[in-house]
Amino acid sequence: MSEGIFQNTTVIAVGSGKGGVGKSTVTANLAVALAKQGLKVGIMDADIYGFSIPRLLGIVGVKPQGSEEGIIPVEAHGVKVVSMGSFAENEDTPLIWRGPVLMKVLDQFMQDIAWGELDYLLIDLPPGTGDIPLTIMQKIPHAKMLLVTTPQSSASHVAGRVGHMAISAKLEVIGVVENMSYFLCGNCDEKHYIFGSGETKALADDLLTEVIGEIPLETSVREKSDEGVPVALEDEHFIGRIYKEIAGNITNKLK
Ligand SMILES: Nc1ncnc2c1ncn2[C@@H]1O[C@H](COP(=O)(O)OP(=O)(O)OP(=O)(O)O)[C@@H](O)[C@H]1O
Repeated sequence: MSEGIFQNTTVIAVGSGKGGVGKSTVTANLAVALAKQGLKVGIMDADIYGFSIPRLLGIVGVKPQGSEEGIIPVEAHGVKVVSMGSFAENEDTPLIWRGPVLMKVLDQFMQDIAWGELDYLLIDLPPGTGDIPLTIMQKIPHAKMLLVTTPQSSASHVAGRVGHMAISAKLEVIGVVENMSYFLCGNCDEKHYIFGSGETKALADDLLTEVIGEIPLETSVREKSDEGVPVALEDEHFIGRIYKEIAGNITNKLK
């Protein structure tokens, strides 16, 4: 493992219990928001079977180049990215690999990449408590854990298992981001908590951490993601401001 880079880098593993709660969207937007603060930021997309970071950052089909120092990450919106998606033949071809091959790929992501100097490395974990999150927690014990959940108890309870797994591995859980928190109605300007409320706070309390941000359910988040242009790039967009605040909360907390 290239020890140097991990020693001088704040590593944040972004995890969730269930798929589809917006973990990759939060990872991509948070990385962009941190890079906008002038920080050197990388994303390791460890969701090896279910990678989506290349699409979210508009780099589908962009192949990383080799160098004497190792593979050079693809750069997107000021963020260095390594994803299985950049090596796959085709975005839609499924990767049918068993555990040992998966672990080899993960090792290569940690050893053979010329990350250069990084202030923050965000790791987009696959959902749940499988082999990959466990291996990363064991191999990068100074990593911090950031959980993403939606407000439903079905999501927060499973996220709780990932949080407890991190705690068992002695990782600090720096916070919980509640995604799709509420819907802002254009007609009445009121917040509608369509998926309920209170569960994320209970989850954070249980993990002795805090709710570090609440991101509404908002069409433009999905649209911008599909275009490969994260909404966090836009300071004037209200979601961009929320991500700026979350990035600020995190950097303050980890000073
Ligand atoms: N706040 C939001 N408002 C509207 N749509 C959102 C929001 N957050 C995420 N989405 C959309 O929800 C879908 C799932 O998001 P995403 O792929 O980030 O989830 P995930 O938790 O990483 O899933 P998986 O782990 O299964 O890959 C995407 O289409 C994304 O654009």
